[in-house]
Amino acid sequence: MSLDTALGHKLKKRLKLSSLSSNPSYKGRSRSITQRSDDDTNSRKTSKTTVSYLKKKRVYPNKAEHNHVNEIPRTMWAASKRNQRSTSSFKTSTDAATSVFKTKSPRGDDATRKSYRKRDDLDNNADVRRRKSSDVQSFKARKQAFSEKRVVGDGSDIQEDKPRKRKRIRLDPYDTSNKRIDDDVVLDEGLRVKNKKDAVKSVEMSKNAQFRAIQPSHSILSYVEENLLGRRRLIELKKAGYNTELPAPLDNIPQSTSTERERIEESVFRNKLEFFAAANVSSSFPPPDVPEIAFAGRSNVGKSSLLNALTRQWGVVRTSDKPGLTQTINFFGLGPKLRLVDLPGYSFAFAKDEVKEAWEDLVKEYVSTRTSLKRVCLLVDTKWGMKPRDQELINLMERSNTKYQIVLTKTDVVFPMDVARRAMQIEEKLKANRSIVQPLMMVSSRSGAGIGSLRTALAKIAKFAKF
Ligand SMILES: Nc1nc2c(ncn2[C@@H]2O[C@H](COP(=O)(O)OP(=O)(O)OP(=O)(O)O)[C@@H](O)[C@H]2O)c(=O)[nH]1
Ligand SMILES: [Mg+2]
Repeated sequence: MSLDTALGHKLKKRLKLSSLSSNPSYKGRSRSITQRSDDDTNSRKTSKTTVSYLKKKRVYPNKAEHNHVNEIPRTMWAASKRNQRSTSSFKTSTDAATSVFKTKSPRGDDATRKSYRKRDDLDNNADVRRRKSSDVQSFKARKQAFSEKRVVGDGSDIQEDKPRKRKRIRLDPYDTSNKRIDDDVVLDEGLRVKNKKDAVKSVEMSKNAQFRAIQPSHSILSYVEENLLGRRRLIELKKAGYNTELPAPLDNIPQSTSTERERIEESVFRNKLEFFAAANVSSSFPPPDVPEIAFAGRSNVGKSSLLNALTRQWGVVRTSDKPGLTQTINFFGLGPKLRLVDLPGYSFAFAKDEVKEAWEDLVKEYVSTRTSLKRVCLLVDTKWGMKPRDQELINLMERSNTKYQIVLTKTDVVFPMDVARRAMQIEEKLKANRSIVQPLMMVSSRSGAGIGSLRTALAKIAKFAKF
């Protein structure tokens, strides 16, 4: 047999088989086989299905006990289930449509699937909207029915919709144990407190506004600018020729690299600053035989720092950012002709109230009775201005004819305009005072601004003091 004929024979065989499987008559033949096998229960030459069926029959020999489903051959039962499932999946029209879209997409690519999904989403949204509108309509209808019921309905309906009667609680105005009355009182107090707070806030606000409205005089403004007072940028100081590497650079001559105190213009301040005595009671004050300049002010205002800055001897007087470091009256000798006195600060100090009161009493006693005291430098923080305690001390000094001079400190913290405003504000406030020494001084121990001017003003005391 040639190769062609063998191949042709094989092909023919395959075609015959396929035609047999697709031929309904062939199917019928197979069915007839199974039927025959059903009928012929004793035959051993039956198909596999028939065998299993026979086995089942043996388990349940009594036909009356037989379940109806068990009588159906397994293959047929499975097929029927499959049919059921397939029909149930086409229950709704939308499902059917989607399935059609899925199976019969004209292009079958991603884009089409996406567009179909979009269409589905739109449909869903429309459904939601329809449902919502129907909900709204039903709510409106219910509302209308309810109102009609109340107006037109019979008596029973009206009774049903009547608002419940509120229980009236009689309040006894004289019974203070009544909780509701107590509540009212608390509420009123709370309101009052809130109003008070608001009022205080508005006063604070107006104070701030008042400060902003101050128009400093031309002389003060020019003094602030000439002495580079106020917050300045380093580049500005460098451009002006100051060496910003030095401590308190503005207290140096421009272009200078020297930190020597020998360069200080006032000879008295070139002397070495030496600790002389400390006193926490008036009995331990040193004898009043040398003119004294005292530095007073609130805690943390910068008294001790100013002493160091004036003498350019950093670290002789201890300073701290914690208020209340200086707790005694400290006397420092500056040559034979002058003493600088560092007073403990008042107000904001981390100390017990009774201790603070003792310091204040000591300061007051020193300021009002010390015969050798030639000047009190009352230091005021430029940012915060004068406080009631400062005013108290001023009043005391006025009463005891003690000469005092206001010194604004930490000017480097605020803008130049605010330095000028604060100076103007305090000058205006103390214009009528008799013991005050003009002019008001403005300094910064950090930048060194205004220190030279204060030195000049204080050096005159040592020069002209009569003893
Ligand atoms: N920015 C700035 N800070 C300053 C200036 N002077 C002092 N300080 C700082 O302020 C803080 C308090 O300074 P002190 O000199 O200890 O103040 P005091 O008034 O002696 O304080 P008490 O001894 O507590 O009364 C320190 O941290 C200083 O560095 C200043 O001119 N500018
Ligand atoms: Mg101090």
